[in-house]
Amino acid sequence: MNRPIIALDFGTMAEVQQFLDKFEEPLFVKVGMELYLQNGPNIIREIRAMGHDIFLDLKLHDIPNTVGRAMEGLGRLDVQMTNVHAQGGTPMMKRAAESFKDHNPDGTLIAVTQLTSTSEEMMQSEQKSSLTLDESVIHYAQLAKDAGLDGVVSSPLESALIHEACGTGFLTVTPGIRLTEDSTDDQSRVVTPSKAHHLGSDYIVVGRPVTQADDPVARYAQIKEQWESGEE
Ligand SMILES: O=C(O)c1cc(=O)[nH]c(=O)n1[C@@H]1O[C@H](COP(=O)(O)O)[C@@H](O)[C@H]1O
Repeated sequence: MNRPIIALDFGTMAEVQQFLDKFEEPLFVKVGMELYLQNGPNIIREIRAMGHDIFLDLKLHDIPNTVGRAMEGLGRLDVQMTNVHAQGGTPMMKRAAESFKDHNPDGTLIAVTQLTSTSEEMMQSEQKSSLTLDESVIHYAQLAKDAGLDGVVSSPLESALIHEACGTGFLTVTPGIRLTEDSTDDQSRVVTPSKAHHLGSDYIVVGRPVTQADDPVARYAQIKEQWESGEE
């Protein structure tokens, strides 16, 4: 079972250091826009030097040439996983995959399908899509697979459908994890760690439930246990 990925949504290295110092084991952490854009690539080197694996989550979405060139830079960083937006299109994803894998052949490149903050109602009214949310996620997952990517980001609610459409080897990396499904924040498609296990997610991504807990180490252990066992 893959370790839960912890989203280090902090603004400074001091906060990251204070958080990571609490843990005795090497973690799989996610560095997103908040941390990377305020601290630059050095943050990656510092976290790698502490022994942690990194998902660099910058969700690139631009014309193919721009994303391809940016991915060359990200490919040179020592990260284990990174991502683009599938909505950037097939030529963009193909260029991203070529550029990233040229420099980091063992790295994992995934594409965001529909953000977990997007509800079906919002997708249909704002994106003017006539598809259901499941259909849209599967559509983008198939495009990402055909473009040569390793997997997608979605809610665990779509993991089984993605595996059915794209094969079990195609990775489902799933945020929107909460200890209870009645949580009311900016996430729309929310699932518990044990339900994500049963829905067949390959990875879960968890931020605030761990980073804002009174005891982050105990909360991480609780989430890891529920994720691995499938029990509440
Ligand atoms: O690509 C992502 O990681 C991502 C995609 C998505 O659809 N939804 C989503 O929440 N994320 C990220 O996953 C993390 C979830 O954090 P929490 O909502 O605090 O658990 C955040 O860092 C988001 O940027």
